[in-house]
Amino acid sequence: MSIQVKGLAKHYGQQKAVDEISFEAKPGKILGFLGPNGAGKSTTMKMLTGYLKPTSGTAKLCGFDTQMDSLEVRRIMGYLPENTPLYTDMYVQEFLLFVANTYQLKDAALRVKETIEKVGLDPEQHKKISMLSKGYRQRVGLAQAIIHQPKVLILDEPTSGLDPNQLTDIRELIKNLGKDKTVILSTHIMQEVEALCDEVIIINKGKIVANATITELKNEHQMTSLEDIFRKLTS
Ligand SMILES: Nc1ncnc2c1ncn2[C@@H]1O[C@H](COP(=O)(O)OP(=O)(O)OP(=O)(O)O)[C@@H](O)[C@H]1O
Repeated sequence: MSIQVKGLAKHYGQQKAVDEISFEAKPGKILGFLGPNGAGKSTTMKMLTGYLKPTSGTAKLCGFDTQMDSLEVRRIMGYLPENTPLYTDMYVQEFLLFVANTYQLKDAALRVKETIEKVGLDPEQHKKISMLSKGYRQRVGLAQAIIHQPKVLILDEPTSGLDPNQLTDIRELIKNLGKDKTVILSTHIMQEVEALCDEVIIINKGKIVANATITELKNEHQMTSLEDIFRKLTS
């Protein structure tokens, strides 16, 4: 298993933002992480990356504990946060070279070039990040998440705000990345889940209310629409 989560919880004062969740994810699969606003998706993802300390429980990526082995975790994991914080005063190439160097990658310049091609940033690569459209900024965010060829990819709403053309391109890219990595992605778009995800976790008020393949969910609830299942489980 490349993601192993056991009894993971995060409390903010009295509020249980994430309430003792456990799940696993396998390599070569894309896991959809769904839930209504405020359900605890981003909080869980931040704990998976090691950026946020859990109140209790553990999360391991490829056997490395996100709190105890944070350096190893950062090396094997790529993360696209919800509102990708980017150094907007930097140029695209300059920023990606900076990221490549922080990972001490051999052939950093070559990795930058290959990653720019992979995420389709070629036409915008000479621009400053502040000049880019939302979709292209999102591509820079994805580029920084994959430049070090991580085994585990954590994507928080990777396609939010993209136009239909960009959406198709980025989904295709994520699908390809999912072939040899473990990808966990959060989204509110059920179509996206159907198009991309092998398995789905639905979280509501900090607790997991479903963890299954899409087919299993549809069979179990005798419903063909994932939206209907989502509403049934979360309202
Ligand atoms: N730093 C914080 N301090 C206090 N409460 C917080 C903090 N961060 C998150 N929360 C609360 O924890 C709960 C879960 O938030 P989280 O951002 O994980 O939800 P989400 O499922 O990602 O939502 P969305 O779909 O709207 O992005 C929310 O009620 C939120 O207000």
